Formats: sequence, C-alpha cells, structure tokens
Amino acid sequence: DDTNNGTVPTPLINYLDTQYYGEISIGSPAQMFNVVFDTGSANLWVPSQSCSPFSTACFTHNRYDASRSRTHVENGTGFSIQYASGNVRGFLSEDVVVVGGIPVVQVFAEATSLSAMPFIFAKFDGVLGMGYPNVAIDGITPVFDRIMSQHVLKEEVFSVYYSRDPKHSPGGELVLGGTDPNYYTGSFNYMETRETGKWEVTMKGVSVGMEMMFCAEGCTAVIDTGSSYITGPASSVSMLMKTIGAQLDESGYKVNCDTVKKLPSVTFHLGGQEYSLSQEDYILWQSQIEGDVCTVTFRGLDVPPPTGPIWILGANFIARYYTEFDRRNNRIGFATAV
Ligand SMILES: CCN(C(=O)c1cnc(C)nc1NCc1ccco1)[C@H]1CCCNC1
Repeated sequence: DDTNNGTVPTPLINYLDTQYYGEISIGSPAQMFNVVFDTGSANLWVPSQSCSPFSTACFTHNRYDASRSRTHVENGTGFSIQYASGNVRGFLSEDVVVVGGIPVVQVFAEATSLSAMPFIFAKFDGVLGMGYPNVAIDGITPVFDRIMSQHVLKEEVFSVYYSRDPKHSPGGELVLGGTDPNYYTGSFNYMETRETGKWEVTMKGVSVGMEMMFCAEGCTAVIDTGSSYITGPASSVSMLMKTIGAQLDESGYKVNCDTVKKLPSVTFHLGGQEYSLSQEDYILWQSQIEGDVCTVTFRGLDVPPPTGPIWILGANFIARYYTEFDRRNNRIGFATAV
C-alpha cells in the first residue's frame, strides 16, 4: 500500500538483533539484493559478478551481473571504502535501483574485493548508505537524494524501526517519506544535526545509573543504523564495563548472566532528553550449548580526530528508540519504540 504517496515501507530482516537488512533491486530485469540501510555512510555497493573467486565474502553473496541488465550504463571509475571493521574495493556502474517501490537511476559500486573480516559474517549482500552527500565517496549523489529530487515523498524524511527480538516479524521497517505509527508511542523529541552534514548530534553526557560518568563537557554522537552496537572511546567504555563487572574476551564484553537483572541502566543525554537503555536493551542473551552467554552490546572504538572522539549509537539504541531522520530540517527525532 503506498500510503506515503509513492513509497511502500521496506520490511527488514533482523538477524540475531545484530544485523538488520532489507531488499532492493538493481537492473532490468530486477536483480535482488539484501542491503543494510546505513546512516553511517552514503554510498551504495553490492558484490560484483566480476569479483575474484578468492574473495570468499564476495562469492557467498548475491552478485550484480551487468551483462544481464539492459539498463546498465558503463562507468568504471575506481571505488574503495574503508570502515573501521573492514574495506570494500571495486568500480562504479550505473543502473536502475528500486528502493521502497521508487526507481532511481543510480551510480553505485560493484565490489570486486571484500575483506573477509567482517563480510564473511554478513547476512546482507551490500550496503545502501543513507548519509548526507558530503560524505559520499567519489562525490556520488546518494540514493535518498535521488529520491528526494523526484518529489514523490510526502516529507523529506526516512524512519527506521528495528525489532528487539528476532522472533518478531517484521524484524524491522524502513519508511521513506514519513514514519510508521505502528512502531512507536508518544511524540518525537527532535535535535538538530551538527553542521557537519552527518547524522550526528551533540550529546550532553552519558550516565550509568544515577551517576554522570562520561562526556560531561559535551561530545559528538553519531546515529548509525548500520552499526550493531554502541561504541564509545575505548577508555570510557572500558571504565563503563568495569563498573558493570563485564570482562573483555575475544568476541567482546561479557557479563555473568546471573548478574544481568541487577545491572544499572545507561543513559544518553541528547537534545534535552534522557534516553535510557536498561539491561535487557544492552545485553544480548544467547543460550548456547555450553550454557547462557550474556554479551554487552557496547564496544570500545577510538575514532581519530578530527572526526573523533565520538560515540556511535547503533541498532541496540534504535531498537529502543524509533528514529526519524529529517533531511528537510536537518534534525533527528526519537520516539519510544513499541
Ligand atoms: C555495514 C558496515 N558497518 C558495520 O557495522 C557492519 C560490518 N560488518 C557486519 C557483518 N555488519 C555490520 N553491521 C550490521 C548491522 C546492520 C544493521 C545494523 O548493524 C558499519 C560501518 C561504518 C558505517 N556504518 C555501518
């Protein structure tokens, strides 16, 4: 139902509360891809049919085959993107991309090499950056900007719902052009994005329980729909983990599941409001053969200046707070997720 005049909500799949992705098509006839709708980047890339057979991560995902698309336009410019977690290299192509029922002619990257870490663990094929144009590599106009210039959206916004429990269906939802009242209660609280043209805001502090522990003098928070966890400066996160009695092992911070119910809430002071995460919001409780494992969904990540130091609020935050990204007013709105 295109209730948002021209767009249909895109249902997302929730993989273990750590990866959320939805389907887009590229080319004619349509080639389907699962992509992360990522406010932390601004380019679209998918694996390429011409990726090297040695790139395992490429070979285990859907790949775009230019020769099978009658609307493909050659480009060939080199492309490479570096994430903290891995990198992607390839070349540019142009073709018709359909997102939420809206077709756009889009320049995107065909990935010919994907770092095994982390992409062999990716359930998604590629990434569709929902960031601002000024962070787009090669100066490519991002998908959402191409959609806005078609003037089909009721409002120049998009909204994201992430379910908290993989058993819920849908695992999440992306709405282009509005919000979906089925997935939030109460009203939105808005805050201006910083002038840098990124989905980031000024945070006024991070409290643990009743005590303000970090960022008391103010810091930057990036709202990143493409990150699983919350990251903060390594020193701050390690202090936070010590406070809650978490131990760091090779796959992140863990706590004894017996202590979970007594853990303090962690509160992010944003835009004059306090956004608290309780233990069930920030603990990933996994029942495994050798017993229950309770992972803390915080990671230390030192982003070098001038971008950093920053906190990144990812999927575990968005699952609790339904998020509206407003390009018209350069602001982000949070409402309590259902
Ligand atoms: C997509 C690349 N990202 C990941 O953090 C990432 C890496 N590797 C795997 C396997 N998954 C990732 N994210 C899963 C996910 C989906 C939705 C929420 O989290 C980040 C890189 C920085 C910009 N923002 C996105």
